Amino acid sequence: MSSPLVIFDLDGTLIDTAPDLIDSLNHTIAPVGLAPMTLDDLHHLVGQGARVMIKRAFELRNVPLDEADADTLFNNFVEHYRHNMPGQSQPFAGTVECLQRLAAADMTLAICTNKSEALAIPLIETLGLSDHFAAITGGDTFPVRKPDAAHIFGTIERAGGSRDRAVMIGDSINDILAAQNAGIPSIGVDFGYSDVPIASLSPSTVISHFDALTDDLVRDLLVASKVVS
Ligand SMILES: O=C(O)COP(=O)(O)O
Ligand SMILES: [Mg+2]
Repeated sequence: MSSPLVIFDLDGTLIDTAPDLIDSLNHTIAPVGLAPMTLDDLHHLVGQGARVMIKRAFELRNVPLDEADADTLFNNFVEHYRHNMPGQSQPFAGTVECLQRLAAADMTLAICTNKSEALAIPLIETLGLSDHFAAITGGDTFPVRKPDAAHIFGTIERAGGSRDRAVMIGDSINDILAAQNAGIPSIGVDFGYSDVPIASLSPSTVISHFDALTDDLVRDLLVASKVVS
């Protein structure tokens, strides 16, 4: 039997990236005259990667954006974000200890993010966290992304895990829906960037700190999901 696989979302779950996302977004939209976005705004913009984040920023300000301009702005965002990496981004409290604890309990770890691969992989690398993960998949790794179950299934396959021994942990509707679509248990964190209370999305459980993410909790969720299904 393969070891349990714990799949983490990135933005707003493993890493507090909000200051840098806002910084790069504002750098990107300032030249076209859009007023700066705040942390509050970000909660409505983030979740489907940078391209969608930029589009949603224009929608929020009721300003039209054509596809060609969207491409240019996306490229500008990526360049600024990559160049400033890791910026102020850092793991949430207790993250590293949690990764070490789960690994010591013979669990495999992976990241399934809607951030593009070209941003997610170097960010995890510059933060010195790459060695913890058997796989890192982004919003553009497969033809579909969260909340599509195939993003989770692809991540499980790359990490060498199995579908009936995997748990997803995340901060947003995309994570919880993706887990539900994939038929695996989910852990919602309430310290991320969701624009609705995470509990309202009906994850299997909610945690408020990584200290609560123990190997016992993962095993309990896996057992409970078999009893229910
Ligand atoms: O960058 C985004 O928009 C979402 O990224 P996440 O899936 O890691 O939360
Ligand atoms: Mg997230």
